[in-house]
Amino acid sequence: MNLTFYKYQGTGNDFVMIDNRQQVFDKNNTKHIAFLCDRRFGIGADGLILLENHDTCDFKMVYFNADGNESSMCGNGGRCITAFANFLGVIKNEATFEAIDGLHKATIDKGLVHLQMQDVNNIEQHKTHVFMDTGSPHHVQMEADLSAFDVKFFGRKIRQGSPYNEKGSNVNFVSKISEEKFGVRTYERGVEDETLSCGTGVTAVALAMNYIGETEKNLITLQTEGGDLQVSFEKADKGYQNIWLIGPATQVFKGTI
Ligand SMILES: N[C@@H](CCC[C@H](N)C(=O)O)C(=O)O
Repeated sequence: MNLTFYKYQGTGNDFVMIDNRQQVFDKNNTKHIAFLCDRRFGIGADGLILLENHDTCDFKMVYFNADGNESSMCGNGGRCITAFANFLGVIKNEATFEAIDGLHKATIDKGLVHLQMQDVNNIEQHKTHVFMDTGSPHHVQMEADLSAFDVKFFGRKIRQGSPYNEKGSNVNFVSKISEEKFGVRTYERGVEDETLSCGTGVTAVALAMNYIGETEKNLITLQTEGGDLQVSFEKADKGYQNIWLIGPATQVFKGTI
């Protein structure tokens, strides 16, 4: 049977999107999901997302990395599925949906999707980097010159090394452009490569830059290889709350496979 899919991208982080409200998709077939995400033999994407029915929320998001495994939260994917739900008529301009890390609110305003992220209460500051979980685990490390930096080589080394080991972490390299703007390049676990943008990654970068005193601002622009995202937040007792990831989310094409 042919499978209908949609392709979405949010600042170049791209996803195969499937309307699974009728439970048509086999979630346990890791090889098939990896095939659909393969850029040479399949459709090609950084991940695959299912939109499913939910008893009390507008919808449920199920996220798989390009390697075919279900993974933790995807921020750009959360913005893209909100645009997809709007396209399907499941929501108007506001949504509450469930993802693997809990409930998320989202709004669509002037072509941008605003996605509320979970509060962050545990931030580890180390000599060379900051580590936190923004729905997915993120290592944040400053580098002076991002343009010449080998993100794939060093990202993979950090992702596979101690203390992350087999479970791994996403790895973000950051350079300061100004008090309100930082450049970011991310190596993504489960894609095992640099992606053009990572939503939970830029969220971690914005919070980390505030946490270590690189900025006093609470609305920060993150310049990724795929375009600009914004993150706003409030300081809380132990960390940060009312965290929003803001940026475009675009349908690229529809197909059957
Ligand atoms: N691209 C995502 C992050 C997806 C999850 C990540 N690869 C992991 O397995 O931790 C984003 O936009 O947040």
